[in-house]
Formats: sequence, structure tokens, C-alpha cells
Amino acid sequence: MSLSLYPIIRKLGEGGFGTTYLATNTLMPSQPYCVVKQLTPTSADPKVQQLIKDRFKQEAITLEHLGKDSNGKVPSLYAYFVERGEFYLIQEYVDGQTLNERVQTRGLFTEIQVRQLLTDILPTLCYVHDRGIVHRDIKPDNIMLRHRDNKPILIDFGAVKEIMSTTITASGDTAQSILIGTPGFMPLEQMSGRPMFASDIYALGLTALYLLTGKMPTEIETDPDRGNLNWQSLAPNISPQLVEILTKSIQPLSRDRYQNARQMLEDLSISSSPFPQPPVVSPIPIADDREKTVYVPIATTTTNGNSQARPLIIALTAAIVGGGLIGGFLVLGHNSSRNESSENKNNSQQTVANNNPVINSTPKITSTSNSTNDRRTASSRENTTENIERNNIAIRENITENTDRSNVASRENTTENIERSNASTSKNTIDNTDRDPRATVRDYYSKINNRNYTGAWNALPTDLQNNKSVHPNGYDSFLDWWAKQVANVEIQQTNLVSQTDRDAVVDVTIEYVMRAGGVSPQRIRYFLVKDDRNQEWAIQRIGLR
Ligand SMILES: Nc1ncnc2c1ncn2[C@@H]1O[C@H](COP(=O)(O)OP(=O)(O)OP(=O)(O)O)[C@@H](O)[C@H]1O
Repeated sequence: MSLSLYPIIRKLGEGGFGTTYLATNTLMPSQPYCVVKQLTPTSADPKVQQLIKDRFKQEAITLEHLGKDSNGKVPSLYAYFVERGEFYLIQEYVDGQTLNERVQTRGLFTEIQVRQLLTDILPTLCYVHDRGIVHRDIKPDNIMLRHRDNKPILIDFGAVKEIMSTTITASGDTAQSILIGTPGFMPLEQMSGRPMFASDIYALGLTALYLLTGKMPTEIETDPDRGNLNWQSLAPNISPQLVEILTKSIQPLSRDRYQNARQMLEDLSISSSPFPQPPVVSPIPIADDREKTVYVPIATTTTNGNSQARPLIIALTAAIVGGGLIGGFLVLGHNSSRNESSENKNNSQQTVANNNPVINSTPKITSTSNSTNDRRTASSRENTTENIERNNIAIRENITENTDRSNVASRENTTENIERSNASTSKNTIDNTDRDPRATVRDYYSKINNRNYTGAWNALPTDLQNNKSVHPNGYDSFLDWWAKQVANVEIQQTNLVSQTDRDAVVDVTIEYVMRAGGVSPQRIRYFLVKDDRNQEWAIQRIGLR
């Protein structure tokens, strides 16, 4: 394999580790375009070069698999080789524009467009994370919108650049001398050499903010006390649901963010906004403010040959399924196997989400300063981190203590509460026979509280059971959420919103008592249909209110 097989047409970009070119792939019959990524290692030491070669091959294999199985969401890798001390990757050419170019040519994105983009890119990120890979350099320059279908393609994975910075320490260990990422898009843990899935979430959230506001993270004012970005005034027409999702995604501390792409996708998919959208903004002139990937020297991130993020990633894998189940039983108007009344269809459009059953220990922030600059932004973040950590630990300890107490109490009280709740609803004007739709909902939660998980699972409609984004591993996912994460569900209220012969809508207010600590109220709407065979009410669909 040699570079001469890929004649260069023109340069596409230049970064800290090399240059990217548009070229022709002469090995393919139609001689299509391809992208040549030329990478130059930082060390000329022959021993290091050999190490880099080995790791480059490993990474090329990873990129090959990633491209091949991604259904076009990640460019295919055609070839890799080393020539005259330079490392080359030959990749599929994506005919499209980067998000940065798109904003410059067509203006800011609307909420609908941002939601669409996130809905399209998050499954790609799930795919990447499921393979234990952290992208490490998500930003508007590294997501391309393909012309033919407007779908986002994720380019420029950071690991290969990291490999180029391999060095050997005095003690003979291999280490990365360089930190890969882009200022402003890199969260704290990544800056300290520990990239994790949530680091990609952070960068994606900031990418979405750029699309909505035209501001790069370093241009957004930072709260001096907490280190959060005060961005909402820059995008005042965004629905509260999207504000909440984006705010969660860009929390300074990784543990306060979505832990992976699947969690964020679930929140997004159940939060269809009932709010009017702002008008489409016409293109505005925006300076070419591409944020360059920088290569920050780091002191000691010793690795043993493999990407240093991998051990962390493996440790986090267990949280994916459980965490993904946080919204696991909540779903919006997907095709149902049962008939749906038009009234229910209307109701489903009103269904919105505020879906984080675990209590959020982070107090709300108010903006205090009016202006800042990049340096102040960076330093205030660093300064506040310690305080935030201290604060959060204190808050968490409090919550845990309170919750422990509350868990014990609530476990003892649950049956009593349910009975009280049943008794109080029976006093309502609705005839409380066995056919009261509210009884079906209460029965569902009773099963869960009585640890009759199979019974509860069987009460769900088949299409909800089979919905892979809600229950990736079917019943196991359901069990992971209800049996492992939730200690109890307490019904605060049940209201019959509407009822006909065939269908009914019931609103419930419940509280999750989480095993890990925290109590969270949740308001949920149940859509029920009468089962023709036994005249019992059956759950047809569930949504958040
Ligand atoms: N597979 C691809 N198909 C089409 N264009 C691409 C592809 N990969 C990269 N490009 C284009 O080349 C530009 C530069 O590429 P890339 O981001 O890989 O490297 P860079 O900007 O030179 O370096 P850095 O990785 O340091 O940011 C991108 O902004 C994009 O416009």
C-alpha cells in the first residue's frame, strides 16, 4: 500500500498532528474521492516509532470495524500504512458540510433542527460507546452533515492522534505526552487525562449550544461560583425540556451529566416539545471561528499499550443498561399493537418529559457576572471545581442519610400508602368497581412494590416491551431498573382524566425511592384500552406529564 495509489487533489485541513487531504482512490473501479489523513508522531525515537506502529495498527483495526458496522454513520477505513515515517489513514469521503460550515452558510439551527440532529447523532454515539470507544474530540468541525440525506457523520476520532503522542518515560513506561481535545469542548475529567463516555456527552451538548447560539463554549459566560455556562439568555426561545437536557449534558462534573448517549437519547425522545418553535433564523455572518483541536502536554498518563480510556470505559459499561432504564418504562406515541382513540392521540402530543427519577443534588444557579473572557472562563472553572466537589459531596451525604431513613420508612409504609391511596380514590365520584381504570395502574405499581416483576412486565403492551431504546435487553433491562435501582414506588395521587367504553386516560403522581439515595416525584399519564376478551383495562401507552 502506498500514497501514490491515492493522488492528492487538495488540502482539507491541517491540525497539530498532520494534514487532511482530499484524494482519489485509484484502487476502486469508479475512482471515487477519498480522504487521506497524514499523521506525524511527536517522537523520532526508533523504539517509540515501533510502539506507535503497533498501536496505530490496533487503532486502524478499531476504526475499520467501527466504519464497517456503522451503517454509514462513521466513514469507512479503506487502508492504513506507514510511509517515510508518516502514518496514513485512507478514509471514505463524506460529501457534505461540517456543522460549523453549515452554520456559517445557513445560519443558526432551530430547536427542531437541533433535536433532529441529536436524535440522529446520539444512536451513532451509542454505537461508538457500546464498543468501548470515547471519541474525545466532538465539536462542530468533527460532525459532518451528508448532502444526500442531511444525516450527521462522526469524523476525526481522537485516539489515533493520541497514539501519535506516545513517548517513553525515564522509567521505561509508555505514556501519552499530549492530551487530545479542543479547548472549551473538553470537560475537566478529560483535561486531567481521564476521558469517559460522559466527556463526549459534554462536547455534544456544547456543540448543540453552538448550533443554537453561534457561540463557541469559550465565548459563553461562566458562572464564577459553579463553573456552569450561562447560556440560556443566548437562546431564549428554547423549550424548558431541551434546556433541561442540554443543561444536564454540559454539567462541569461528569457524574452530574448523562453517563452515556443512550440516557440522553431517551430523555430527548420522550420530551417532544409542545412549545411553539422560534422562527427559522436566516443565515447570519459568523466569523470563521473554528476551534482548533489542541494538543496540551500532560505530565503522566502512563498506559500499557492500549488506549488509556479503555479500563474506565469497561468499568462504566455496567451503568449503561441500568442507567438507560431510568426512563425505561416511559414511552411516547409509538405504533401500538392496540387500537388508539383520536382523543388519546391528541393527549400523546401533550406528553412531555422531565425524566430524571434520581433527585438532582445540584442547586439551581443564577447568573451573577455580565462579562468574561476566555482566560477567566477557564480559570473560574478550575477554581470552582474544588468547591463544587465539596458542595456536592456534602449534599450527597445529606441526601443519602435522609434517603436511608426515608427508604426504611417508605418500605414499611408503602402498603399502607397504597391502601390509603386506594381508599381515597374510591371516595371519588367515579364508580370504583374492578373496572375502574385507575385500579389497573395501581395494580401495576403494587406488583412492582411486591417484587412481582414478571407480573408488572406482563402488564405492559408488547410493543413497549420490545422497544429496544426503552428496554435494550428486554425484561433484563426492566428488571435492572425496577429491582436494582428503585427501592419503592409510592403513589401520591391517581386521577381519571377521561373514560369511554373503550379507552381511558389516568394521571398518576408517584415518587420513586431510589436505592442509591434520593426521592423523586414523577407525574405520569397512562393510556388504557379495554381488553375485549376479558373486559379488563390494559395499559396501552405510558408518557410523562
Ligand atoms: N471523511 C471525510 N469526508 C469529507 N471531509 C472530511 C472528512 N474528514 C475530514 N474532512 C474535512 O477535512 C477537515 C479537516 O479534517 P480533520 O478534522 O480530520 O483534521 P484537521 O482539522 O486537519 O485536524 P484536527 O484533527 O486537529 O482538527 C474537516 O473539517 C472536514 O471539512
